Amino acid sequence: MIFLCVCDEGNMTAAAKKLHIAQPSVSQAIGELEKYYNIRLFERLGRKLFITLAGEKLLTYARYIVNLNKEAEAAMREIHHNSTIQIGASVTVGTCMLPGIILAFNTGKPKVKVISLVSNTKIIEEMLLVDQLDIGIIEGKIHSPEIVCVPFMSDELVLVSDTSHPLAKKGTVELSELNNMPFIVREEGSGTRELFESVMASHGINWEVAGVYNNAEAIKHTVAAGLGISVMSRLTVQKEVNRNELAIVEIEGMYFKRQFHIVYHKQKYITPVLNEFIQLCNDIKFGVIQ
Ligand SMILES: O=S([O-])[O-]
Repeated sequence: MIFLCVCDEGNMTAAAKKLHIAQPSVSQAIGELEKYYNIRLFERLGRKLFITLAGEKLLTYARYIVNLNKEAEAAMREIHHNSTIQIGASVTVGTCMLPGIILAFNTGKPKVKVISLVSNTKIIEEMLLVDQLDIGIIEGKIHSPEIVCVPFMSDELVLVSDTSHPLAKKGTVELSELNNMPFIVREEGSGTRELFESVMASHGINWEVAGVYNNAEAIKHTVAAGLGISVMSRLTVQKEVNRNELAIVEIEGMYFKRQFHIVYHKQKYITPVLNEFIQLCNDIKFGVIQ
């Protein structure tokens, strides 16, 4: 900058004035540059400065570097308003909440591109660890200490059956009635599956696998067809229950409570856009946005 300013102003005193520094500091800086390149950049004839051929050459590079720097600054500033955010959600969150969250987030941000992915908790965790996702909202447990988990909303799983199932007719069942029942379950790696298995095991209930599906829609159709029962998020089945296509069966003394979490790598750089997304999730959590 000092070299450029001396070239533009034509002398060191004017450059010092423009840069608000002392004139000896300007001559020292130019002297150091000449020492560094081991060549004269200016001839000092009388009280006048004349740029040398070497000085001209350096000036070309200096202007190029300064312009490149300005371009880089502008491009980096633009990124904050014109960026891509990659969001992963586990199946319940992805099915029931993510579309609304993305819609709310997109409002007023035409230059921010959101790419979303719905999969099970384990896969979301793996993708966060290798930076294939910026952030996730998940329903299962995170196992890596590298991932930060911020509580989001709470949820519960409920037992569902088809409406003419003997359990549905009873409305409430005892734990022992579930023994050896055929269940349609989510795949390994799913938070829903993990919670289901651990609660069933903690009550000593055996169950049989009637089907393993990686999405809630397929499970609901299979249960409605009477091919098994399942334990799923209340959020996922509420519509079908209201339409009398599925029944929720209460289980005495057994609860499947859980918490959704916002998750990201602990070393992830939280860009302003990412921060806005986290803020939006907080607003949803605290009911500021319904
Ligand atoms: O999609 S889940 O249940 O992690």
